[in-house]
Amino acid sequence: MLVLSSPSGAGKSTIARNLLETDPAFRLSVSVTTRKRRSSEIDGQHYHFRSVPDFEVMRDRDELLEWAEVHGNFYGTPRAPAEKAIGDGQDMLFDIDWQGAQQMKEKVGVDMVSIFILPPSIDELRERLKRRAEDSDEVIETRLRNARAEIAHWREYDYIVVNDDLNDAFHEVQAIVTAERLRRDRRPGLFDFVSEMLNESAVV
Ligand SMILES: Nc1ncnc2c1ncn2[C@@H]1O[C@H](COP(=O)(O)OP(=O)(O)OP(=O)(O)O)[C@@H](O)[C@H]1O
Ligand SMILES: Nc1nc2c(ncn2[C@@H]2O[C@H](COP(=O)(O)O)[C@@H](O)[C@H]2O)c(=O)[nH]1
Repeated sequence: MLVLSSPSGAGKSTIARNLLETDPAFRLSVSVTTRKRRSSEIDGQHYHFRSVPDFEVMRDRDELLEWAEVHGNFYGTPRAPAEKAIGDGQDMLFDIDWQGAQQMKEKVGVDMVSIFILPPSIDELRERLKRRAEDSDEVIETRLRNARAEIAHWREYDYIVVNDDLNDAFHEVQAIVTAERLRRDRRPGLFDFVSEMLNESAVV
C-alpha cells in the first residue's frame, strides 16, 4: 500500500498518474469527496463526488477506512475496495493527506509505505497552482496558507521526494517502489534460505 501526500500543487497526482500508467500492478484508491468537481475531473474516476449529507452517511456507517477535512471539504477512502485489495495482495495507491496517512498507518502498519512529495519552493507551489488553472484565486490562497502546516508533517513519512524536475522525481518514486517490493517479496523466503545455507555449511 503506497501513500502519496504533499501540499496542494506539489505534483502528487501527476506522479500517481504516471505510476498508474507505467505500473499495471497498481490500482488507485478512488476517494469520496464533498469538493466541487473540477472541469477536468470525471466522477468515479478521479473522485466519487458526493454531497455533505451523503458523505456523512458513509462516514457514520463506517464505510470509510479513513477520512479528514482538507481545505474546507471532506475527503475519505472507501473501505470496501481498499480492504479487498489488501486481502488480494493487490498493490494500491492512496493520494491522501497527512491526516489520512496517520489513520491508515494505525490500521495497516508495516504493510504501508508512505512518500511525502515536496515542491522545490513555496513560490513554485503558487506558480503550479496558478498554471493548473483549476481553482479560484481564493481557493489557491487557502491551499498555500495550509501548505506550511502540511509540510510540517514531513518527518512522519518513510520517504521524501522533492519534485523539482518531474522526470527525476518520478524515477525516485519508481526506485522506492522497486526496493520496497523486493523487501516485501524476498524477506519471507530469506529465513529458510539462510537457515539452509548455515545448516549445509555445518555439515561441511
Ligand atoms: N515537476 C514539475 N514541474 C512543473 N510542473 C509540475 C511538476 N509536477 C507537477 N506539475 C504541474 O503542477 C500542477 C500541480 O500538480 P498536481 O495536480 O499533480 O498536484 P497535486 O499535488 O496533486 O495537487 P492537489 O493536492 O491540489 O491535487 C499540475 O498542473 C502539474 O502538471
Ligand atoms: N485524508 C484524505 N485526504 C484526501 C483524500 N483524497 C484526497 N485527499 C487529499 O485532499 C487534498 C486536496 O485534494 P484535491 O483533489 O482537492 O486537490 C490533497 O492533499 C489530497 O491528497 C482522502 O480520501 N482522504
